[in-house]
Amino acid sequence: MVSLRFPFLFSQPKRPNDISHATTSRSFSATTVVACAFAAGAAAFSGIAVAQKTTNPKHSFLQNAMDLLLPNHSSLPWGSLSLADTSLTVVESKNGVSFPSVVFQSRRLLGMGLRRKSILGLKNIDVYAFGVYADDNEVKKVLGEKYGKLSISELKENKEFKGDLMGGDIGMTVRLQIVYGKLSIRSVRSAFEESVGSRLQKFGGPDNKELLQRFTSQFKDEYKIPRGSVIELSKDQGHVLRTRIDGKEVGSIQSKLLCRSILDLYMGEDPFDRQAKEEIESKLASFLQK
Ligand SMILES: CCCCCCCCCCCC(=O)O
Repeated sequence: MVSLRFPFLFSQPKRPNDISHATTSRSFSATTVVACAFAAGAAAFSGIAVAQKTTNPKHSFLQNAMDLLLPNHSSLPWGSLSLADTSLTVVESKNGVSFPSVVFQSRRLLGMGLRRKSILGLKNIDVYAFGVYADDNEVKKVLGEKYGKLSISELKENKEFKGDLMGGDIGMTVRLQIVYGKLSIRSVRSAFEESVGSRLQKFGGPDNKELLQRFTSQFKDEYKIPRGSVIELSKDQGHVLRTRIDGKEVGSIQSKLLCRSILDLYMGEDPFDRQAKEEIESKLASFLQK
């Protein structure tokens, strides 16, 4: 269950790297002010104070109000919406982390999840919350012809579609927001070594040590990763994986295999968060319905 966040009370401080955040802000500011006023009034009137994360969000009265006032909002995953006066963010339900609804001008939030990791097999810690983004126009351009006639449920059963989503030349971003407070850059490197390494092996065989090393060596000792840090892994045109830490680009590598391996962690057969993967797939399939 997630709480419905009302304007001004719960918006998070803006991070300087949220370029896209600011872009979103501009385009939504006028409507969000109206929507917030309407939504607050509607909730008070109807006694609805809490919105539950549901697969059919249209059951919510507030959601209906949002449908009227922000016609495009249904493209957002229904965590909880924080409609601050200057930005539109979505709150990840398990850890309360805010994600911008759009990054890099055109990449829309598909779904959010949580990465848990066990330490020495003793206890599980929440390491980071993540959001996965894609450019809906690129999804349509690359996959529309092949899959445009299939329904969402057909697409969700279609393995080839999933492979094409991860392997196609479609702009996507995975945004990791660190929630664990004691993370060293060494542990980030070794976690990537393990997770990305296993995927490189799965899709590309054993001869990809150098590629893995190029990727992990981007996370240099000098970088600090306190709680709240943001690591962005963006797949740009031509299968270029661009890595940013708190908005600063730390490297880029052109490799279809590496891009595919990164996406597989969040959308593949054995994802870190299965519920997030479902959300992501549904949203991607919905892009092809229009
Ligand atoms: C103490 C646990 C340290 C885990 C650090 C994970 C940091 C980012 C790694 C991203 C890839 C992954 O989740 O495996």
